[in-house]
Amino acid sequence: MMQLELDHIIPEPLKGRVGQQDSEVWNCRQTITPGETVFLRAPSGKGKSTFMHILYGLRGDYEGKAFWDGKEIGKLGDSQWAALRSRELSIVFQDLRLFGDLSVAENLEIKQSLTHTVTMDQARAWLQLLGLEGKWEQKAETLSYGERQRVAIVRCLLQPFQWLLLDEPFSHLDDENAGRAAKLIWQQVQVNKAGMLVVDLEHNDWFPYTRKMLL
Ligand SMILES: Nc1ncnc2c1ncn2[C@@H]1O[C@H](COP(=O)(O)OP(=O)(O)OP(=O)(O)O)[C@@H](O)[C@H]1O
Repeated sequence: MMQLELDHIIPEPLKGRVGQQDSEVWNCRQTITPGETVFLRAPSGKGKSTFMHILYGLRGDYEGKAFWDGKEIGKLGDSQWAALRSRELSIVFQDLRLFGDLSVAENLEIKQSLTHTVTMDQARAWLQLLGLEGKWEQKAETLSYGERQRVAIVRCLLQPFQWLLLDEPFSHLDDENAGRAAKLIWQQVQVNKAGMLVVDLEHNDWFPYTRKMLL
């Protein structure tokens, strides 16, 4: 099971600013154990997305060290990242990163075809559960942001994972839709016996968090 360890990481852009704040992430030692459900409150500009991108291996401009499962994140190679991202780590980016010129179905198929963890029928049923029946063939770029957010949520569930990384996942959803999405996500977190790291601007209680931290 994958443990996350942080050893005094400070992103380059935040250098100088870290230290004046009481962060429980930056420039700290932290161990986040498998299966934890961690909420990270991060006021705008404190490096919420930067943190998610570091954990997902998209940026290496930081001091200190972080480890997935004892392996230093900054030293993992492309094939190790590919394996991690297809089996261990799944993510909803703040900017979602759907393929705008592809349909909803195609966006989901790309993920589904990598691991065949769930069937496309299942993916479609989840999309319907989140109120997007009728959007299957529509190009992602023509959806509202809240609709795209729900597509990105379904997409993150179409692979196995030990950790789910969610960056403001419900920012454009009303409470009813956020509630439905949270229920679906939580079910699949339990199916996968996974942990979650949820970052958001303000506290929320969408999930039964085991720990709340400040970025
Ligand atoms: N590549 C970069 N070059 C320079 N500055 C950067 C870079 N990436 C991030 N920053 C700065 O680091 C800070 C944190 O950025 P980040 O995108 O992580 O913010 P955030 O906490 O996710 O904020 P928001 O909630 O507003 O999206 C910001 O001040 C941003 O301008």
